[in-house]
Amino acid sequence: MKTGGRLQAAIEVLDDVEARRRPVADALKDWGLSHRFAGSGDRTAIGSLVYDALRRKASNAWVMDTPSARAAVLVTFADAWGQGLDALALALGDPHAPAPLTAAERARLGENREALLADAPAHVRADCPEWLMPSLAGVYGEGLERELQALCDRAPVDLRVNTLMATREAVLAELAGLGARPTPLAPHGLRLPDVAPTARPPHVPSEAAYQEGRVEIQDEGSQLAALIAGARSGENVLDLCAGGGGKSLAMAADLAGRGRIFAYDSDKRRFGDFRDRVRRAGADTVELRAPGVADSLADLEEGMDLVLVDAPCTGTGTWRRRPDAKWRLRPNALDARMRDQDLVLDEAMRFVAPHGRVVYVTCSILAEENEDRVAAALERHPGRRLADPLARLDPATAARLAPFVRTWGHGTPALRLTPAGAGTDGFFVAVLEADR
Ligand SMILES: C[S@@+](CC[C@H](N)C(=O)[O-])C[C@H]1O[C@@H](n2cnc3c(N)ncnc32)[C@H](O)[C@@H]1O
Repeated sequence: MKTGGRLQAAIEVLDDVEARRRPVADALKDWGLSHRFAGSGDRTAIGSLVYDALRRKASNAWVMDTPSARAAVLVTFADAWGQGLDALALALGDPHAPAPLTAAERARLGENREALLADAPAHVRADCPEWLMPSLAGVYGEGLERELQALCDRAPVDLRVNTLMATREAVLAELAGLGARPTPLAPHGLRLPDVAPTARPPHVPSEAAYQEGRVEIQDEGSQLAALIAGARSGENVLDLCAGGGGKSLAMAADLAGRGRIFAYDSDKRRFGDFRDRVRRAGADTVELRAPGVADSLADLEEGMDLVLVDAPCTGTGTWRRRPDAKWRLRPNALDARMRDQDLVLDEAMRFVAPHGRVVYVTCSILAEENEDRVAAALERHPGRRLADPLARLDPATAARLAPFVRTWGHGTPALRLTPAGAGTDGFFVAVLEADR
């Protein structure tokens, strides 16, 4: 396909996402099925255009003076992708391209984006749903716009080296061809370099290091959350919201073959290919427990050294990867997640041993899902208090993370990671230990 055809396809996918309020991934998949002639390069380019257009949906609409999918795609190509007005006008002459530029479009695209946005409301400049602004301002204050801008950027590809099988140095050498570098914060992480907007990112699952279990794809923030949980050899661990098992696998590396990780999820479809990944990673300590007719966790009551609650949440910290979710989020969904979070925290208390710890994690940046849920849990469970989230880390990692520990209320500490501050997805981690 020529560039013009890709631009037209991106407009069609965005229109579909908007009209049917469906996830981008589904709309892209459908488009691919009905356009089998499109190659993988076409699909990547169309997907990138769609995601990048959505990242800055509100400011794009302001700049172009219309919320249309066409306007969003044109400004993304000319401006965010740095291709310019002339290249855009040329591409619009391709076969199957959208209609040529109107005079009004030309005028808007010719203006300075920053100047056009100078009078825009804060939520438009920050590309954030308006209803979330007061809550986020309470968390980030003066730094709010910077935080939200960083959530509009593309996320890097991060890998976690599986220390059951390899060292970071060995995998670094193995993946030198991809330009992998150590992640700045997580001790077992690697980060692939950013690619140009028009380029295809490397396909990690084709690498032997991935197929043979030496690396997993995992955001650095997620790696750090699992590390803070501090699983140690010989411990019994319940990963109560295990989903696809990203954190179970990371904790299995920390157990180094001794102990047990019981990985549970109330929706067993969320396991996906978890069993294959356990096998590939040589993570023999991981045991999947699916919900069944009987209580499949009954034998674990009060026996866990660690219960990890990687709670269901709005995912506001992952907007870099799922910009469509940002615009779909509604207040009733936030309320429902808060109820889920209270429930799952109470559930965790059933399994933790009297001396054990519950580690609460979300990939949300909202206080309602983080500090507020932990404060409410501490009220319901007075035998628990918050512990230093860095206590179980090696001193070098703890020192790197110290700037991200925030205290609130009566000096109670928790870790908050964000793209602007830490270069990771947004994560919140709190450790609830027994109040001795
Ligand atoms: C944030 S995701 C987990 C991601 C996963 N831990 C990882 O690292 O890849 C949250 C998961 O919690 C599950 N969940 C929701 N409510 C639950 C409950 N009451 N008990 C157990 N799991 C629950 C959801 O099905 C979802 O898979």
